[in-house]
Formats: sequence, structure tokens, C-alpha cells
Amino acid sequence: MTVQETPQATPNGTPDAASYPAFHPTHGVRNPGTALELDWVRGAQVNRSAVERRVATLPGRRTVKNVHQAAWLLKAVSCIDLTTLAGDDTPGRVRRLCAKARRPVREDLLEALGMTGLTVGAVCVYPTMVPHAVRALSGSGVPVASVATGFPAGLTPMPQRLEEIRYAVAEGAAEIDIVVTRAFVLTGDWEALYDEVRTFREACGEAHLKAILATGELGTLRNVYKASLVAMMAGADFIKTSTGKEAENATPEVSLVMVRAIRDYLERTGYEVGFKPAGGIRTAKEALLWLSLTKEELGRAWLEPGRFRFGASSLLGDIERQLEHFVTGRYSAAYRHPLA
Ligand SMILES: O=C[C@H](O)COP(=O)(O)O
Repeated sequence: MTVQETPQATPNGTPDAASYPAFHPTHGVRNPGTALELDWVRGAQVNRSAVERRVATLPGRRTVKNVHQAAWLLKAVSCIDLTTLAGDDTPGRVRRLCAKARRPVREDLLEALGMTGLTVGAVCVYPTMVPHAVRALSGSGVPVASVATGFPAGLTPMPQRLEEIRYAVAEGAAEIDIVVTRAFVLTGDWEALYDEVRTFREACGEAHLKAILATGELGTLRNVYKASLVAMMAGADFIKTSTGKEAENATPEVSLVMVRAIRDYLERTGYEVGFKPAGGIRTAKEALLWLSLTKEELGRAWLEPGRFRFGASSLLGDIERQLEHFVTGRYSAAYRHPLA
């Protein structure tokens, strides 16, 4: 690795996408994981100032306006894992969230934008809420994602963590967001981290596994990069920044390091892994920044729900307000967009 210098920019300011194929020969093939390549993991370096310089260039490099911005925001909606992960979640709240997931943007706005059939990427809930979400989303094509494995800290015994995965899958969750044991990363026990994620992946079966790294608790960007590699080697379908419960959640810096790890893994193994920034992403402007970062680093092909998700409980409301402004020229109060 790795995150040492910025990629070559072409004269029109877009990244040199030639080296990142839009569709790799293994496109669409689920990442099966690889053997644990310890030399690769241990030898990885991350230059923090290079990361910060690269991130600082992002807002100015790609500003999308007007109809293009509306199109990007619709894309962002389609990639949201609409989330509720609160201690006071109820079946009723989950049902309301699912209704929003089916129709995330007001019909009149979609009509004005010439868009039909828009849904979010998934609905993400705690395991006991899975059956309610599955019922409420029946026939919609919107998958249910469940957090599991002792979310958010992951410090429950392994049999219980595995049982949580099996329970959520049996109840109909198609995606499982697991949390890793941060101590394995902090002590450099890469074998233990690999075995843990591998075991979770086996318990998931056909359900896709998103590995939450909880980057705000990993200490260094180098640890974030190494943990990303190990999770992918262990068969993660997505790597995800945060639970939303850490003191520091998704940041552009950790996101850059993670998408570079995804790119390096793709180049080395040929397998595509998705990226899910999560936690604290609340505004349309932030969503555009993350889409832009991902597009610049991984190419247009990554801006699809199969390879990119926002984990967010309160992003949709601001996106809908911005779309309303684009269509009508007016902003409505945030309370007019409940649950989003
Ligand atoms: O996985 C998703 C996160 O828990 C959502 O975090 P948030 O509530 O800060 O948007």
C-alpha cells in the first residue's frame, strides 16, 4: 500500500479511471475471500498527511449542480440502508420506516423528476425487528439488513453472536451487519480477526455480510487499512465504517483508506467488495461528498446499491428537502419529512 499519493488526475479533473476497470471479469461474483496473507497485512503503510491532502481536494474537484445534483441525490437515496437502531424501537416504528423505504421520496417530486420505482437500498434494524421489517417490505424488493454479533460492541460470547446471525437469517434478513472485535485489531491479532469474520461469514450462508470495523475505535488509519484487508480476505461482501454508536463515526479520511483497501484487494484478487460509510451522515451535501469520493477512487461502477450503501438514520429527510427545493424552488420544514 498504498495511501501514499493521490491518483493521477486527467486534464479535465477526473481521476485516471483507466486503471480501474468499470467491470472486472469477476463482476457480480460474490467475494469468496482468500487465505490470510499476513505479509501483505503487516507490511501495509498509510501516510496520514497524504490522506488528509487528498481528502482536502475532494469538495472542489467535483461540484454537481442543478439537474446533475438531483440525479446524484436520487442515486444516493437508492443506496441508503434506512436505519433504526434505537433501544426504543417498536414494530410500529419499523413498519413506518419500511413504508418510507418503499416510497422514500414524495410522488409529486419523483414525477417532476421523471423517476419511477425508486426505493432505498435496504432497511437496517436490530434482530428482533427483522420479522416486522420482512413483513412490511414483502413484495417491495427492498432487502432487510440486520445488525448482529453483539452490536455495537461485539463483546458477547461467540455462540451467542453466531446464534444472533442464524436467528436474523432464519427470520428473513438478506444482509447481516456484523461488528468485529476491536481488541484483535488493536493487538495486531490478524489471525483471530480473520477467523472471526470467516466464522461469521459461514453462519450468514447466502445472506451477505457487511463487516463493521468501528473505525473510530481502531486507533490509527493503518489499523483501518489492515482491518479492511483482513475482513475482505475473510470473505466480507461489504466493509462498513461504523456502528453509529462510536464517538467518531464515518469520516472522509477513514473512508478514503477503506476504498483504497477495496481497490487494492480488487487489483490483487479480482474480487469486488462493497463500501458502506455509516454513522453521522445527515446532509445531502455530505452524501454528495461520499459519492464523489467513491466514484473518484473506485469508478462509476461502485455507485450502485450492490457495491455502495450509506448507513443512515436521518439522511433521507435532508435529501428529500433538497429535491423539493430543486423541483419547487422552496424548502419545507424538516418536520414535514418525518422518519427520514
Ligand atoms: O448503520 C447505521 C448507523 O447506525 C446509522 O447511524 P446514524 O444514526 O448516525 O445515521
